[in-house]
Amino acid sequence: MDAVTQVPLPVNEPPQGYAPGSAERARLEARLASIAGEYATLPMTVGGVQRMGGGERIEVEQPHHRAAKLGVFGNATGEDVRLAVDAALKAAPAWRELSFDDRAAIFLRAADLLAGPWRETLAAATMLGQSKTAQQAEIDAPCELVDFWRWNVHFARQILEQQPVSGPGVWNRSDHRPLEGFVLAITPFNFTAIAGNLPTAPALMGNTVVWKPSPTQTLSAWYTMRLLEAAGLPPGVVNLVTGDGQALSQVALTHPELAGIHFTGSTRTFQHLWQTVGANIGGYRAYPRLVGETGGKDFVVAHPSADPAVLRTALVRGAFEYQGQKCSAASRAYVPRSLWREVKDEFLADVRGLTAGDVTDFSNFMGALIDDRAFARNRDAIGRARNDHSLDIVAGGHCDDAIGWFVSPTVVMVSDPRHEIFSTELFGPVLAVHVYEDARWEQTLDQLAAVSPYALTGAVIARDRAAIATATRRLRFAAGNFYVNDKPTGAVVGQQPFGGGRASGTNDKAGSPLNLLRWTSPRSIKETFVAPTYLDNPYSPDQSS
Ligand SMILES: NC(=O)c1ccc[n+]([C@@H]2O[C@H](COP(=O)([O-])OP(=O)(O)OC[C@H]3O[C@@H](n4cnc5c(N)ncnc54)[C@H](O)[C@@H]3O)[C@@H](O)[C@H]2O)c1
Ligand SMILES: N[C@@H](CCC=O)C(=O)O
Repeated sequence: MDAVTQVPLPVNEPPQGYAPGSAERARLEARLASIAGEYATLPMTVGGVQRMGGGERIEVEQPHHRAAKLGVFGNATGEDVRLAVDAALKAAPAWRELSFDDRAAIFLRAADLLAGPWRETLAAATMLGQSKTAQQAEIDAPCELVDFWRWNVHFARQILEQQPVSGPGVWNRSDHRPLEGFVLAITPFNFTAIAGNLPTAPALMGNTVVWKPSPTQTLSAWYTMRLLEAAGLPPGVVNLVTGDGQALSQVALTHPELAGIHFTGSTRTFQHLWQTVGANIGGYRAYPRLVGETGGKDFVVAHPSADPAVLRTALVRGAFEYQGQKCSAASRAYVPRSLWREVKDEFLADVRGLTAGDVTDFSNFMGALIDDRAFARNRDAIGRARNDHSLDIVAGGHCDDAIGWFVSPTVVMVSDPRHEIFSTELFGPVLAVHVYEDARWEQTLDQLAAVSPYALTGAVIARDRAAIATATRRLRFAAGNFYVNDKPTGAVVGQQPFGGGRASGTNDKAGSPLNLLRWTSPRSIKETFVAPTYLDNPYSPDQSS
């Protein structure tokens, strides 16, 4: 079809409330029961064919109920990865020949399926496999993933419409080609939406993909793959490889056809990927595009003029929703002495009142940490804090792995703002608080910007407009997502494009045109209607040199 079409205008998917007695809660509870009662076999998907990874068998557990197993997958071997790369390369010519509208329709259909009949399936898998409460699963998958799919189509269309001007007698065009080769998407455990977006954003732009989700997100990744197939994604466009990534690193990272890496996860893993690509840089057909959104040490800084209730809410929700396992979660706070006196008791009472437990009990505010590694990292940090006489644990500090990987919401008072707790990412429910003298507002801003290598999210809480302006200016490079009088979490696709700088990533803003541009390699086409036929004419004003 030659028509120049308009894509549907995206609207953010509204979250459901799951109030007691609501129809949506009944539907979700039914799906939770059925998924918890199954023991799923979770194969890879290579060229549209499901096959178990050939290596060690790994069980998926419910983090809040370790004894409850949800299914099993196989760690991918080198041979498994080779087959996945071959399948992606084989599918590439037909996929890039398909029109943009045909590709876009598949992802728009996936979005509508997820907003509709698949909603409870992905939400329940995310709750059980990643220990999210119903509210936290709801804003992840369905809502954020639906948003990624709808908004990416809208932004991609805008990119295709960006065309150069043409002088007299000439027609200039931009051909937004996909990259040559395959894109490797390596995704984190904490957001089903991020895991679903990373392979599909390059695919929308015409690329084929090898996708390796986190082992602890395998259940919801497997359902995402089934949903994409139900939406009509052709075999081989996205190839799901299960496991820990060791074989992937050995085979796919050094493959000559590696066209790009779309990564979200820890800074350390991204640096390993980048180093491997750097060491092999002469071995690729083209320079691989490296896009990585990584760790954070996200802050909340309050001015003496701050509204105490706004500060308390930003701290409690920003630090402890999803057990502090959002890359955007507040893990350090700076509060002026005058305000701390006012908010301290109520804030600590709020924190001590937060409930953690099985996420199928809808009254719980939190679930468990994702796995033994996350539990050990946070337990050890709390242990170090307990033995450090310069630190004072004033709430929480309890760790219990008997049933699940539970760490209670913890607040640590720290007098020295240079302490390593202000620069090390723990990725758990541990908030370090520094109380500063009111007169040191500007020094506090400068110090907090310098102490951490990260620059992902941050928030200022203030009523004084000049203070807001000062913080916005002085913290310009301290966060890629900056919030005024709000928590530093909860960016919405299309509204607050997400990503950070410094050690927090390449800041290509997932779910935005900037990100989609990384998956294209534009070709400029110039067509001259009446071409010159002379070799040299000194009086002809020919612009082309
Ligand atoms: N900036 C963002 O947008 C953002 C969003 C979500 C999470 N994060 C970050 O992600 C981290 C938490 O996620 P995680 O624990 O899943 O991160 P991680 O780095 O441990 O794992 C991320 C992915 O990399 C894979 N991986 C690990 N080692 C590998 C290797 N050697 N070769 C190939 N693949 C390998 C993992 O299996 C997983 O799929 C935190 O640091 C958090 O801040 C950042
Ligand atoms: N959209 C989420 C992304 C968090 C990443 O882990 C937020 O802004 O909280």
